[in-house]
Amino acid sequence: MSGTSEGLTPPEDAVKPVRHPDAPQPGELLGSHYEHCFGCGGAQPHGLHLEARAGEGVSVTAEFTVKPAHQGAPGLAHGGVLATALDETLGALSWLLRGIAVTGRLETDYVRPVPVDTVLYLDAEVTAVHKRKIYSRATGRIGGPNGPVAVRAKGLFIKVEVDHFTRNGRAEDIDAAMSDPDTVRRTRAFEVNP
Ligand SMILES: CCCCCCCC/C=C\CCCCCCCC(=O)SCCNC(=O)CCNC(=O)[C@H](O)C(C)(C)COP(=O)(O)OP(=O)(O)OC[C@H]1O[C@@H](n2cnc3c(N)ncnc32)[C@H](O)[C@@H]1OP(=O)(O)O
Repeated sequence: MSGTSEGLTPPEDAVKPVRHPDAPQPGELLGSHYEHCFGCGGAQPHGLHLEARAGEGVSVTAEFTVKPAHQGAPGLAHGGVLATALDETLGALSWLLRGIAVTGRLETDYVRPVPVDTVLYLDAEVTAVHKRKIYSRATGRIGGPNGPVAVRAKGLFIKVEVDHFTRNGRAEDIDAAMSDPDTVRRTRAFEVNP
């Protein structure tokens, strides 16, 4: 069973998403936006270490290998971890639009159990944009990029300014990210138009 709850259907006057002219090329690895991100950061020992690549249009693909630390039931991925993988993949679409957005709503369908050691092959695209609202969908497959669907999600992301993070984040983490001597990393963590 699957469906779409209120808030995930674009209004009539929503527009098609536009790929930013400076978006990464199709196939380009996007890299982590923040090393401590639970979804994609390299500095999170139990994080998902999800790797996303730019696709055509406003789309991305990503891979995530389920590790023993990601279990819910014995030998199976935790549903919240799978939702994180979908959320992170949808979040990576920001690189194609080159604007910052946060998840407002995320609806997940769990279609098949996902065992530990499985590679989850994800793809996501923006389907519509209405003012600050970005409508998107993602699919996670197992056994290969064209394998059976295990999870699906619809997302509503909301565009925000960089002060969303500086006003709301824990001060010590904001300070640490701001004072990172690696300018590329610093910019990635806080860019207004990544
Ligand atoms: C994460 C670090 C990123 C660093 C940046 C580096 C660059 C990034 C590059 C690439 C990788 C990115 C990877 C990210 C990781 C995955 C994403 C996450 O997990 S993000 C964390 C979870 N999400 C939150 O913590 C949001 C918490 N919520 C809020 O802060 C607010 O509620 C917010 C900003 C979402 C909206 O608040 P308002 O006051 O600014 O705006 P209002 O007026 O309430 O909403 C605007 C429109 O959106 C609709 N809306 C808002 N929330 C909705 C909802 N839940 N359902 C339906 N509609 C909703 C409203 O009805 C309104 O629509 P109408 O303009 O009137 O048509």
